Amino acid sequence: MLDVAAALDIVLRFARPLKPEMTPLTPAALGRVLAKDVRADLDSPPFAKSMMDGYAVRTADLPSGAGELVVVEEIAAGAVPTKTVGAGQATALYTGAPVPAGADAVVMKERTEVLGGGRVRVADPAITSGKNIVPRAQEIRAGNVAVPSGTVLSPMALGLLAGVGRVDALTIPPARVGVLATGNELVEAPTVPGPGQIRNSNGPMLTAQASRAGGQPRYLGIGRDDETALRAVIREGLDTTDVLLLAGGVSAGKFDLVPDVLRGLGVETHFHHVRMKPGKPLLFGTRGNTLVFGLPGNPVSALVCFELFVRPALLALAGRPPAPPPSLRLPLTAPLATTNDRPTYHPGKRVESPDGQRVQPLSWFGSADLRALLTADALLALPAGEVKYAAGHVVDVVVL
Ligand SMILES: Nc1nc2c(c(=O)[nH]1)N[C@H]1C(S)=C(S)[C@@H](COP(=O)(O)OP(=O)(O)OC[C@H]3O[C@@H](n4cnc5c(N)ncnc54)[C@H](O)[C@@H]3O)O[C@H]1N2
Ligand code: MOO
Repeated sequence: MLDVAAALDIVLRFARPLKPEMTPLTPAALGRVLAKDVRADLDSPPFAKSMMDGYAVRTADLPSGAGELVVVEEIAAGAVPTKTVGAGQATALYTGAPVPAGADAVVMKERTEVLGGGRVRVADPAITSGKNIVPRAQEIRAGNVAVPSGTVLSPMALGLLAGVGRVDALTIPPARVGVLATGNELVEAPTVPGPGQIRNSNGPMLTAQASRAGGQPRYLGIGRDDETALRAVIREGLDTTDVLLLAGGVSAGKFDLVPDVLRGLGVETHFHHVRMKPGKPLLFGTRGNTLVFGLPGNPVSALVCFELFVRPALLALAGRPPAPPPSLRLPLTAPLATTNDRPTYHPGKRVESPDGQRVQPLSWFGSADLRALLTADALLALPAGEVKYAAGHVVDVVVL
């Protein structure tokens, strides 16, 4: 049976970035990956500009930073200087205003005193050529790459893109994720379950996980354990999504129809079963560019398989570098003793302590016990066999 790392390698081999599309650069674009370099259309700043309210001066006129100058002009931000600053002269100007020709420094207002007759006294021993001036093109030169392909759109990136004149850009769209719960025993939340029935947790949970991982979820309802009905709804999912998530019906039972129905619809299975707990029956296949995950029906198994395999796949489809889920090595807050026949992902909660972050193992009854994960934000990766760790023992932790 495959181990988790080998299985994830296979998934990531098939998770290629989706086709880029032109995207308006609104907050809705946050988190998308830019698919093509964006170059600056102009120098930024487009002119040498003052960083202070004060006076543009020639440092040659101010030995030891002191001297009296004649003010020849006043320039507000948005205005353009018309006069060159000559020997013994200064221009009054404001933050953001273009620095006039001839001047090589700006003295801030607080280091000056206005005299009568259009004169100003300057006293700034620290003045040096270039002081308080942003040179033209200091931030970026016209034609150079302002925001490279592969950048994850952040508020900073959106600001910079606007600064180079862009209102749209080529980005990779979020994956369309179909979610289909399967099982004759399932009823939706508003229904009181009859004998032998249970409510469908996986549908809402997986659509929410898909959304949180940057996907665009579409809930396809509950597929019943009937080949014809299941085939129709799975076919629809395959035709309309980039990633199809099925939950339930993938293990060894007579009514676990998913693997055969998928095969019948032309899905190539790349693996079925992974050496892990929970989540052993996980199935992964593809049809064309669509990735198909047959997740085990137990809610914690479905949740863990999503975090370990589907989330990395969604991120890779969205143009992020292929990578396993984020992990940390953290000391335990309390002793932990279990015995597992497979490598096990045990729910935990990260807590701050005076010595840094630690992880608290949560009390948990197994793959059907979703309640135990209500406060979980970590999965402790435990090896197969007997585990007997003292408090403080450092464990690998997958961040949820
Ligand atoms: N003979 C074997 N039996 C089982 C094996 C095995 O290897 N040999 N594997 C076990 C493991 S491990 C798991 S996990 C489960 C997974 O089974 P399926 O993926 O086929 O899932 P179901 O049988 O349909 O459901 C399992 C369990 O989860 C409940 N469930 C299903 N869907 C939902 C939902 N949407 N919301 C809430 N709960 C759901 C379902 O009622 C079952 O109790 O198989 C073991 N068996
Ligand atoms: O692997 Mo199953 O997912 O133990 O519960």
